[in-house]
Amino acid sequence: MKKTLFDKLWEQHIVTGDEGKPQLLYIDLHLVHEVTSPQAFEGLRLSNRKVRRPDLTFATMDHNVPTENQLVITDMIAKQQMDTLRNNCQEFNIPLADITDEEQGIVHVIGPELGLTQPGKTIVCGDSHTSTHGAFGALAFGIGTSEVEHVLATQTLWQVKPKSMGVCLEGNLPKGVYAKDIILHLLATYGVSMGTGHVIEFYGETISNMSMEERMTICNMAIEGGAKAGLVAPDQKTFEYLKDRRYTVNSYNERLVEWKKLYTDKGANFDKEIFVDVSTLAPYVTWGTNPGMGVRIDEALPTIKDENDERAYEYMGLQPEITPKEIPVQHVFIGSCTNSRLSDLEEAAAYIKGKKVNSNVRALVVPGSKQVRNAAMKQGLHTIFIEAGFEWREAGCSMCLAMNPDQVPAGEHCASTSNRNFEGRQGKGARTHLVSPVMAAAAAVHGHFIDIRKEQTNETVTYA
Ligand SMILES: CC(C)[C@H](C(=O)O)[C@@H](O)C(=O)O
Ligand code: SF4
Repeated sequence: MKKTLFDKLWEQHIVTGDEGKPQLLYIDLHLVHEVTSPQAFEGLRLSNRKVRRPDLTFATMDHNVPTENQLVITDMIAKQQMDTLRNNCQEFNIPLADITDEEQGIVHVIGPELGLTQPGKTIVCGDSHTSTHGAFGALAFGIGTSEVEHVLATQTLWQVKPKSMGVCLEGNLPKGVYAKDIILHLLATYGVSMGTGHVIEFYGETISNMSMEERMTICNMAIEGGAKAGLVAPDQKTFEYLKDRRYTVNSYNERLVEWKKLYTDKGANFDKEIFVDVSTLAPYVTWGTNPGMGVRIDEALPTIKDENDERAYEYMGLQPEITPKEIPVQHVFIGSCTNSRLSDLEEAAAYIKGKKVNSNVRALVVPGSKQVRNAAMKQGLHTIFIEAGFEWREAGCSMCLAMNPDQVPAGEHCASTSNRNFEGRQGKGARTHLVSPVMAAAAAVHGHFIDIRKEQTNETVTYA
């Protein structure tokens, strides 16, 4: 029988159970962060249990880490969550990327970076954007805190097999249009429920041509389309990326043989399929309060169709029919597990070089991990950002969500490279607009959105 990549991943991990009913899956990697793990560890203690496979578990601190100076923690709840994670990791013998460690960063950035994320693995984390790791051909999805406890105790998880969906992307991305715009386009066109109950495999010429970073951006936001997980079949780029990473270096050759078997068979069927030609896409900007409320930069904001639209317009302080260029921007956030990798910072820096942040704008660049930060500084990217007027921060989730000091004040607009624009996401009353890193950088310079396709960017950039 012809099988999809998802079928193969699923079958390889069934411990017990029949199709159509909950099946027990073996979990190959459990990532842990400070926000969704405290009660899970507490549960273990109460039932006198150990962590079954500390060696398949890895923890980091990211959500409430302050990014101005990671060591100055003024929020007592944040401090308590971080201390608790540190103590739990010690007690249960779990490796931890602590704030003083070189490995620290956003969980979905460090997993791939360290080579923990690998094709063929089942990966879970108490975090919805675990879908990011699917870019490597891993079956990766977010779980709730009670499931975190179950995985800690047993290294397994009960799941009913979701359906499969294929998203075929063909064509070359036009200049100024990025992976972020593809996923914002999909959400704007097919809605935030397009993938509900499905695991989405992204494939096609466009995906093959993409870097691992771009694939991660797309899989990261598969969850915003309601999908259980996002997937890309591993290929030569995946294998190259994983070569010489800390957790692959000793077993690379043996694993490679297995990784090469991970693809959707020719003729295998998806339960649902979408085809998109990306060559006609434009940069996207979200105007509303879910990631599907987005428009092309050259399009006007839509008319009000229902109460949701009405409420979104009211919250965002915007009116239908205006263009995204008319939206004033007071904050810019380049960061988050969607777009805080080295290539994201390189692209934004190439645009920013020699320009200045608008006097009405406060702009932050927050690398996704210490490794990204160090690599960027080696290239002198921090100098480009700082000279332009950006704040150059330390690694963490930062302004992606209001769980740390980096917040957007009520009523103000933020051009953000993150993945969610829900009410209050970046602070009470904050107004979030999701965009690509270069669109965010351009908004920082102009104080409003512009069509970056029409502006000359530095073609040949030499970093300081
Ligand atoms: C805090 C955490 C549980 C949450 C998630 O699950 O995604 C956060 O990372 C987010 O992006 O909203
Ligand atoms: S960067 Fe944002 S989306 Fe990603 S894990 Fe952190 S809070 Fe969640």
